[in-house]
Amino acid sequence: MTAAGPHSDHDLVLVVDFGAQYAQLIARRVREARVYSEIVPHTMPVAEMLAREPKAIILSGGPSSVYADGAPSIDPSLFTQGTAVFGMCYGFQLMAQGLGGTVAHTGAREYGRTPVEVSEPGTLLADLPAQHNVWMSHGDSVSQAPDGFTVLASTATTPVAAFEDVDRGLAGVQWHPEVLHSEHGQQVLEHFLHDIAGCRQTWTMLNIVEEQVEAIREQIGEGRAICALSGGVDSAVAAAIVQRAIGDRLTCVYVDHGMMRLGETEQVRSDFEAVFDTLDVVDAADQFLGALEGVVDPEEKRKVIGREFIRTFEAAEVRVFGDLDSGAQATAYLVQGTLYPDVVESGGGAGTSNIKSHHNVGGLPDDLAFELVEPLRTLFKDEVRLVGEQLGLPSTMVWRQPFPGPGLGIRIIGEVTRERLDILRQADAIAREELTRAGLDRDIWQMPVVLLADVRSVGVQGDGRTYGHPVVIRPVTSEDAMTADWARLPYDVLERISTRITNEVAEVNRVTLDVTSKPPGTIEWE
Ligand SMILES: Nc1ncnc2c1ncn2[C@@H]1O[C@H](COP(=O)(O)OP(=O)(O)OP(=O)(O)O)[C@@H](O)[C@H]1O
Ligand SMILES: O=c1[nH]c(=O)c2[nH+]cn([C@@H]3O[C@H](COP(=O)(O)O)[C@@H](O)[C@H]3O)c2[nH]1
Ligand SMILES: NC(=O)CC[C@H](N)C(=O)O
Ligand SMILES: [Mg+2]
Repeated sequence: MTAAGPHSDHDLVLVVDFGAQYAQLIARRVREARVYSEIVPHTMPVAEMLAREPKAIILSGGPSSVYADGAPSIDPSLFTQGTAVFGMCYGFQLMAQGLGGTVAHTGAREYGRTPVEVSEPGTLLADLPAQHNVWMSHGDSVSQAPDGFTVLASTATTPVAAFEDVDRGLAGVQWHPEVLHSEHGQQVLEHFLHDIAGCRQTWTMLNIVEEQVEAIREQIGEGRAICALSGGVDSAVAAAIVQRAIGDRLTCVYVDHGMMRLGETEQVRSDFEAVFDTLDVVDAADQFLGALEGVVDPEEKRKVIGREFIRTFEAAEVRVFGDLDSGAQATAYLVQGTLYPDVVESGGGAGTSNIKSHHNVGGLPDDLAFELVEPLRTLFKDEVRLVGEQLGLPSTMVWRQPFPGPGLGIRIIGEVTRERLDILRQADAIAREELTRAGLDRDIWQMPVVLLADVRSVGVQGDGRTYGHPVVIRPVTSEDAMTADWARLPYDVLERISTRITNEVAEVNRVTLDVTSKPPGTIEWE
């Protein structure tokens, strides 16, 4: 890898993750400031960080106390290497401590919306109102700023809430400028990136397409590739980029694994044949459902599905291009629409734990015979949608709600069977139809319907007793699926969904609503 990794023409900002809830959000906000960013774990040695020649480094928040035994730390030499550093919350406290200031548990805890008073705007807080509200979440405070720093702001209980030493390129804030609840948060971040660190604003979606087309031409050369095309926006955009790079040497393969939604395969076929030259539709329901027999553990389901996907692509590769051993081509290339959050959540990102194995990352088999082509691997979904618009893809494709690769399989709690899939497919179709009818498709990020297949409850319908299954509907709003909130759907829409599902799907006698945000819940139940 070159200095700046996959995007070497751009200034790089490293976000050092100290166990923050919001490290991904920080990385996104940096990119919104048109500067490329990546997340790295706090365990990465400073020398290794600097070897990547970052233009700036951001230290995230984190749950520990900087003065506690064994608390995650950072070698203070980082602050004297000439690389600009910005600390947020825990990162702010680390910077203070590392440079000779003091951090203490003052008893002054601040959580949530907090008014700050800007006493001296300096460069970091230039043009901000003297009083505004920010989002705080801390129990420790910087009681004394290190020598050479100017204190810029305070709150009622925190005398040192922001500081900077512009000559050394160092700055920090006690609050969380990355969350939307912090007024002017993006402006603060941009003052640091553009005015203190001097990062160039080159990260635009137009660049990405051109760079990726170049990189893919280099990777695949004169070879051929297949693209795992799901009907979702990620793989559609990935396919469109690769098609630009290698033209008709790309074949798209859509797998119907028997866990797709009602009418989905027909719809994908008709939508995509209009845009992509070749679409190979594979009916692999028997294969997948056979492999899933008796499997109830969510991670095992994901691993089985990931493995069967790859087996299906291997078979498709042979069918499309001939046996690789015949010498037609040395390497088999598989294009996937993998995004940065898939990588991060599968534990492939920096310093993050494995929450669930996305079938296309953590769920891949060890004996993978393909070389992967993943042009979107460093992007967030909103960036992918911009790229899709840039490429001129139809807006129905670009704005389609996400649907997970393992499909309805991870929305049946319990074993996946054909009967259960049929029940869930009907309930899901009704819920989606009503959401569309209410004109809410663009307001809702996605709305899984989950079948609690091993649970039964007593009901009454037509004066008779029923003993059926509950379904859960889980409408959420989100910016990038890394965090989400439960969507406040209007009661009349919920009522229509509930009435229709219990009337029209015989096996379901109860509809429940999931009102959990992420965290602590994830969007999918498995
Ligand atoms: N049924 C399928 N057939 C072929 N490839 C698939 C299928 N489902 C998923 N994939 C592959 O796995 C990748 C990850 O799936 P994922 O659902 O995250 O992305 P997507 O379907 O392209 O977009 P979205 O997240 O909006 O649904 C896809 O980009 C695609 O390459
Ligand atoms: O392609 C995918 N393969 C998977 O294995 C997978 N698991 C979850 N998802 C989707 O990812 C987003 C975040 O989901 P969670 O909050 O459940 O982790 C949501 O948009 C989920 O629908 C997946 N997509
Ligand atoms: N959100 C944070 O980074 C908190 C930092 C530290 N744990 C505190 O309580 O002050
Ligand atoms: Mg999908």
